[in-house]
Amino acid sequence: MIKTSLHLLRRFGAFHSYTNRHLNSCGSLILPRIRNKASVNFQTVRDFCSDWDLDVESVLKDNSYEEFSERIFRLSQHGHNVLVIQPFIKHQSSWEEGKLKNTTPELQLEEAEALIDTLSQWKVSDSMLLGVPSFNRTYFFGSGQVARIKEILNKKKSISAIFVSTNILRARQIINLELELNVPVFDRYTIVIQIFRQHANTKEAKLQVAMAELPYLRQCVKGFPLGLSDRLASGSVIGGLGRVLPQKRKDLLKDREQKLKKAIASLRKHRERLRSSPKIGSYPIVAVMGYTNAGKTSLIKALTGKDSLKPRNQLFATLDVTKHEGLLPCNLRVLYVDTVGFITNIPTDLIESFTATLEDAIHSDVLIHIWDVSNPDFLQQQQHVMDTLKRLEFGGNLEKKVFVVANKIDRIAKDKLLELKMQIPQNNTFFVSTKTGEGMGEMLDNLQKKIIVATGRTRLKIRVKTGGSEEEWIRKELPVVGMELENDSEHTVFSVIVTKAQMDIFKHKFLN
Ligand SMILES: Nc1nc2c(ncn2[C@@H]2O[C@H](COP(=O)(O)OP(=O)(O)OP(=O)(O)O)[C@@H](O)[C@H]2O)c(=O)[nH]1
Ligand SMILES: [Mg+2]
Repeated sequence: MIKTSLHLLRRFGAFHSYTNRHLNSCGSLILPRIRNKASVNFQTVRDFCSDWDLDVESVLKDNSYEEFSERIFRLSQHGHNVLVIQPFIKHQSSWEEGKLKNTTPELQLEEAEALIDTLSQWKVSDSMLLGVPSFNRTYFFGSGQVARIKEILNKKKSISAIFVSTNILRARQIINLELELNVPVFDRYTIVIQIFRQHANTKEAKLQVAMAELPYLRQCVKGFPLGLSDRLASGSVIGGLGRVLPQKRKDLLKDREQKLKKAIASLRKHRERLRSSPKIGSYPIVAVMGYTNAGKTSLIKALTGKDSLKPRNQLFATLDVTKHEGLLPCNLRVLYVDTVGFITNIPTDLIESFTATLEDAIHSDVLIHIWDVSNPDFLQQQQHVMDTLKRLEFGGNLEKKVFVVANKIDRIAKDKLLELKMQIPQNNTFFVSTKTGEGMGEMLDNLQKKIIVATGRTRLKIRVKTGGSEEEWIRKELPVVGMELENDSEHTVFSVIVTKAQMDIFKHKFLN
């Protein structure tokens, strides 16, 4: 047997050069299904849920904090009828030249409405674009615009809140607007926090959302104008800040931050341990990241067939970073990591609070960046995602790791799709619909190639004695792409995908 294996090694020369040549010359890696699949013994790893045993509820439970934060975030169990305002600077070239170059105020307004629609029991009652020459430090809007808003509120008495779709308003601006308009005023930060609170189900998510709240509260405490302190304490401003004194509020936030940081450090350690466990460490890891609602969960569901994954037409439906096992056409098992989505115009602290769980994605072998090409704003969205990923310590490796999936092609006209395909280089972008399945086969072929190369795996053929211990080992340890019984049935040639470490074990066990 040693002789046959050596013969094989000689015949194919260095494993890597054979494999690379083969992969390059091969249009598709999807080979006919192996004959004897049932007997291939895969390592089965089903449960990737963490058994992190920290009592997060007791870390989070703090009545004074709850009372204080609820006043600031104006959490409402009954929802609101909202006037959505998308502000923009009039006559300013920033929409064309600045960081928002690929979008328009109209598209931003649509997204602002989608944020409100995502909150259960909140409804968009009315919406408007509001162009201003510049943003006012005291009221955010100029007096003319405030008068216009008042007019709308007078006409539509059912409006119970205003959402100003800018990333963050100063405490002073919120207080002044609320005193003028007599309804609570929200910015993107506070709306996203409400969504996070509604969607956080697991203790990991709850903890990270709690962390995401702190920078906002801190800026409220800091920016709190002294002259208003008594009126706020007495609750004459909507919500008010309660009766907690400024120094006490600072201490409250400091204490909470310390507790949360400690818990998050424990979460990080736990995730790190899981990542390096032999159970998970042997899998290629494929992170799926992208703008919120782009189809990350849908893609993973399509690739794994996992029924428990529930894609939803909501922003930030997924807050937990979770792993899901999938099988590539070459029978290699991989873990797909579902992640929290990104969104423009929110302070970076918000998404960065999720880094403890996003580290699983940071340590991935391949990063699928999924775009929703049916969204007219997708260029701006994908740019924003790339900018955020760069900030999230993906470092210099990022461009090499990224594999782009342009999703939802079923929602765009054929000629528009052709136009897009001409505009976007297609060597690293694959157009698909996770809904209809169009383009998924070609995408998966290419994803598989990328995973094999990124994880230092190679594909090769091994000829062994039929039914011998080598065959047994191969079936147990390696993804088998195909196998052929030689005419005399004495030998079988296996096509397998291997890492260098696995090949070394094979050589050690059977060749010497
Ligand atoms: N028409 C169409 N709809 C799709 C496609 N892929 C996903 N969707 C829909 O888009 C919505 C969002 O899908 P998800 O998979 O939840 O998106 P996500 O990126 O995980 O979203 P978040 O977790 O909220 O960030 C759902 O209603 C999906 O059914 C597609 O290819 N075509
Ligand atoms: Mg999702």
